[in-house]
Amino acid sequence: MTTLLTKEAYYQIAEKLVLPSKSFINGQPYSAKSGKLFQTTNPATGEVLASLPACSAEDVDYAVSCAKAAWKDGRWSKQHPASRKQVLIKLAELIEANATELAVMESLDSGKTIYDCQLVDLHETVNCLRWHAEAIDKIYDQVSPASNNHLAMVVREPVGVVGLVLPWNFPLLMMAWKIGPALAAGCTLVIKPAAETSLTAIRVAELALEAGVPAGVLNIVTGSGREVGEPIGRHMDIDAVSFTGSTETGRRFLQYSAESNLKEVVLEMGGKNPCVVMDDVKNIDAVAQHIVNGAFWNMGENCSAISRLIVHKDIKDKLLEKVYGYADEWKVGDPLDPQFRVGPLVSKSHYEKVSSYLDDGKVLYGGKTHDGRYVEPTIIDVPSNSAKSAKEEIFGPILVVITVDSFKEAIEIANETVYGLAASVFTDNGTRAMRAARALRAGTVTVNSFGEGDITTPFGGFGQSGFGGRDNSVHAHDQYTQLKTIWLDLNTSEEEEV
Ligand SMILES: NC(=O)C1=CN([C@@H]2O[C@H](COP(=O)(O)OP(=O)(O)OC[C@H]3O[C@@H](n4cnc5c(N)ncnc54)[C@H](O)[C@@H]3O)[C@@H](O)[C@H]2O)C=CC1
Ligand code: BAL
Repeated sequence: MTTLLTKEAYYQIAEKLVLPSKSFINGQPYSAKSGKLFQTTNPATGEVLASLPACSAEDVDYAVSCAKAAWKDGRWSKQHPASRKQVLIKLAELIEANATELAVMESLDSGKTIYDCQLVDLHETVNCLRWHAEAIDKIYDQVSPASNNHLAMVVREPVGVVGLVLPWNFPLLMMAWKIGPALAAGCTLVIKPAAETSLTAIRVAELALEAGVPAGVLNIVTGSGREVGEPIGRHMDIDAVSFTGSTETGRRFLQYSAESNLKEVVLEMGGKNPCVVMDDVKNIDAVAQHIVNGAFWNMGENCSAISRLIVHKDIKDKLLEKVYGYADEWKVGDPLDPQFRVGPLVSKSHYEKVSSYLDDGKVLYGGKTHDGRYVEPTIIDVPSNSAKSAKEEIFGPILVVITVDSFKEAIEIANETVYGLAASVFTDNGTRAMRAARALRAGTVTVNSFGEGDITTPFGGFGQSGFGGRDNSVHAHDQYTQLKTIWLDLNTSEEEEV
């Protein structure tokens, strides 16, 4: 899984791939009741890859009724924790056994490079499911410090039927971030993959059934946000929704909840993530490498991507020279060829959006587009943090540079955003590093590196980047469970006092 093949080998696998053509409900392939279809295309070529059911509210109703039946009879939640653990481990193993095919399918459907799909997404997906599987029989409930005359237990129970609404930038991995803890908790699921990238979700649902996840527990409904996402958000029999995507759509889920059954809503949304570099850094090469990776990895289609480089004026030129050098290594091209680190953007409309920011500042590096699909890694200089490209989430390989005179100014500008997902700071001054880590308003702050932590650390945002819960770590289980207090009065029994 962690070794790359040749381009020719990936093309051979692609030719033989059997692509899903149906949704997956109650353990069966499923066509929309209306019979309608939509097409999913290969972002690298614009060619149609597959046609999938364009489901709507009536199909969501059916999926929810199956998930509810599975929830009510406890076919999953009431299994012994050790047994659910084995099933989830088996699912991780099956994904690992099919990793190369899944990586190719993901690359074809999303435009993500095979380099990333194979080495990052598939690897992390398997790791995530294994981690949550192992947690199932290691998380204990609590006994509260109530009086001697009472026994007060605080137990966690699965929340019930959960809607998972997924983005297109890490289709498989975001699915794993959510199904791992949701299945670990014992919930039953109605999953809506992004319309652009539904294929791997359907394949994983098939593998889940093979692993032993009972029919009806993990259901996939394909289609658009309006036709499938909204009915999930408004459904009276869905107890919670976990969403990853744009802030605009996240807002709608709050509205849907308020106007329906007040279901719990967890939102993981956009970012405009600052990277502060101070003039005291010594290993400029390492800093430059982190910046290039943080800004251009996954074509910048990453909610935690470095999108604002806030750099001290005394180090700016020296640092940028190094950044250009490392960016030169990120070649743009065919995503199925493992030599390329930058593929096409996910869709024509997203390409139009991203390329509209290219003339928002002075282009320092890159700036070109190719085939109406690819945007080169690009660095633009802007006069201040009020530039459009410094305020809005671009979600593409465009890094905006803002020059500052002091540490104080850098932190103030870093926090001048409605978002608060991730931030990074590079400095060789330990006190400064800790001050910055405390002062930066973001769910994840990395010091002298770029990253999102790992499966052991919670991931989520401050401000308009999200709220309601966290993905990853044991904290992710809070999204899919609710607390119950069981209070026993030991004085009212007939038993003699002892
Ligand atoms: N935080 C993140 O990881 C992501 C952020 N984005 C941001 O969002 C921008 C737009 O991308 P989109 O694909 O349009 O994101 P989106 O937020 O519209 O899509 C995310 C999910 O929500 C669903 N959805 C869309 N409209 C809906 C509605 N009205 N009701 C219910 N569900 C709905 C989509 O079908 C998809 O499954 C991107 O340019 C980027 O800035 C996009 C994807 C992921
Ligand atoms: N970087 C993983 C989370 C996201 O982009 O939505």
